Amino acid sequence: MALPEFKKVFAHEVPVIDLSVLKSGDPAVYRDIAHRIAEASHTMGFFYVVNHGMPASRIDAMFDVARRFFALPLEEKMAIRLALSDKYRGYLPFKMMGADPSLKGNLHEAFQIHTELPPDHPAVLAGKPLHGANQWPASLPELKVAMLDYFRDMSALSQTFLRMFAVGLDLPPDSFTRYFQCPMMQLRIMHYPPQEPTESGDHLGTRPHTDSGAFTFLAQDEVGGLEILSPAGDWITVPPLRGSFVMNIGEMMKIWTDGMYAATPHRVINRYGLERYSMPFFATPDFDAVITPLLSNPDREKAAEMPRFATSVAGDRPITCGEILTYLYGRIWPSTKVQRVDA
Ligand SMILES: O=C(O)CCC(=O)C(=O)O
Ligand SMILES: [Fe+2]
Repeated sequence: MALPEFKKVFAHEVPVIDLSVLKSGDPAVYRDIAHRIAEASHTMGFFYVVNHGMPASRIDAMFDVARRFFALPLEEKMAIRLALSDKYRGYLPFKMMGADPSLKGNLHEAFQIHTELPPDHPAVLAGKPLHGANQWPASLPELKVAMLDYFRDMSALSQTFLRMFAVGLDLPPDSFTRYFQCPMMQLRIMHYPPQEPTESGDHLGTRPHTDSGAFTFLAQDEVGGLEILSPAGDWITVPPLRGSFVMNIGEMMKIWTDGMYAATPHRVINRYGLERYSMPFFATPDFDAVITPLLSNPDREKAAEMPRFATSVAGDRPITCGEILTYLYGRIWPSTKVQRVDA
């Protein structure tokens, strides 16, 4: 019995996009960066971004408050658990399952928020699924302040990237931003205890999956544990690079680009003997956005060869973001209706 095989790589084997050059304001430089992002999104579906404008000290401060949250007594975390919310917001305990019995429980605990909407927001008044307020821990008010600030700034950075993703495909710059008017953005903080090499590998920190939204910005601490399925078919590490975001393409961007951008499978195995913390921000469009190809990929068959996971979306008919999310969230996460802990 052993954990699954993997291949250790150096940080530079995953493309690094440095945004500091955008300060010049030169349109040619902007187009060049957009095309490099497009290239990385096409070949790997994963890349690091550095000098993105979010100071490393702010990311460190987020990890600090995240550690304090996970160190709270279990009863306090359970008082705001996902199973009390019909909007998939709150605390997710270890190995907690949704409705899909074929999945294995993950060896992480998490806390997650979506866009915070007041009770008098039109979408909330209309009873629109997944729209509303977040749950917050009573004894750690700093968490709410820090996460909402970070959420706002990451939403702004997402707009910058939406435009670059469009320009990189030679599409009009607002081709994606128009789907992000009241978007279903999500921010999670996650905690992964270390795993022994002799474990069976039945349960992993995060089981193999693809992300469902448009794209993800991941901040990871210095421990490591993220692994991605390389184009050559190896599970390779994505080592921590302080102050960077690891960015990856999700299912919705894959559909928009007709598979031109790769929604690359990834997983987390904390093989490193220390507690690991990470913080993904999922840039996800409006609930009613129809997700359908905006261009035609000449290499569509190749894109279809990637292995499929519970999170894969067929993309063979027009489907809304809300349909994708409600179907997926119901299978992977507990709700007021379904609560189950894996053995
Ligand atoms: O914790 C990580 O590094 C990645 C988490 C992840 O892939 C996810 O939540 O979708
Ligand atoms: Fe992911």
